[in-house]
Amino acid sequence: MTRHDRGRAAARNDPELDPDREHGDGGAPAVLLHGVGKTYGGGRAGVRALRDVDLEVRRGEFVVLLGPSGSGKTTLLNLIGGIEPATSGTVVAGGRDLSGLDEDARTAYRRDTVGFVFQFFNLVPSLTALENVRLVAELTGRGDRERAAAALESVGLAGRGGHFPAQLSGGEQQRVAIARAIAKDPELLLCDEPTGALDLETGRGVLRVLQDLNRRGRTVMVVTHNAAIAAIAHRVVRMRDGRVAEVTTTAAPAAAGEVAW
Ligand SMILES: Nc1ncnc2c1ncn2[C@@H]1O[C@H](COP(=O)(O)OP(=O)(O)OP(=O)(O)O)[C@@H](O)[C@H]1O
Repeated sequence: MTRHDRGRAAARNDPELDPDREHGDGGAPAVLLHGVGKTYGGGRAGVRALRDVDLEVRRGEFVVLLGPSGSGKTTLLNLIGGIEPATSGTVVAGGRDLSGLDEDARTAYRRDTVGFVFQFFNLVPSLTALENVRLVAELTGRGDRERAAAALESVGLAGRGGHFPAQLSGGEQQRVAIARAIAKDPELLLCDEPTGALDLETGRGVLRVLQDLNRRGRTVMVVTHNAAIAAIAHRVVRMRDGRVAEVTTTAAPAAAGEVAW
């Protein structure tokens, strides 16, 4: 082994330093869905939100899910996030077969492995930015102040920790929500319309944060109606009528700052 090879091998242990690391590390996938179906309700009134979905997401990938309203995007994200169970098929995420987990185990999976970011930031209005970030970190048992402060800093909001949500812009509130999601350092970040309520400039700021996290090795899945966001993804999954209609790979994903809508 040459010195160069040894350097690479050492770097490989640190995802931030690995010169060869691209999206996907060739190991176990971050997410694996096989024959997944989801039906809400029963009988003739039942709604089949997902039908026979197969999908593999590699660790470190940035995946964007597009599709018309009602095509099943949010349902897919909820199944992967352990928010609700599949009706049929298997969902493996974070090395666990979620289909086999009871409610308590699914809660533990959500708490330990997944970060969620939603369109409406879901911040507690009576708590400051820092307290909002700490709240979730505390629930996960990783509630130290430094960790919360570091998460706020990583989204460019160091110094705003003492502000209440009403004192922050929409983009800043969304970045607090992302800080809250990443304070527990989740393997998998699931985002549902994270820029939906934001204008172009603030939306780009949020995408930059997501892309940055992804470049540091986190797996990111973003559900959106905004086809422009697909430019920054490694892969784009298009849903139609509860099925995966098309999966495309982007040869050279764009930088978040280049995206326009
Ligand atoms: N809790 C629920 N109870 C009953 N039906 C539901 C429920 N959640 C979703 N659905 C139905 O499942 C289908 C897929 O919904 P889903 O929210 O996953 O679609 P979507 O692609 O995310 O849509 P949108 O882009 O409008 O958010 C829709 O027909 C929806 O009405």
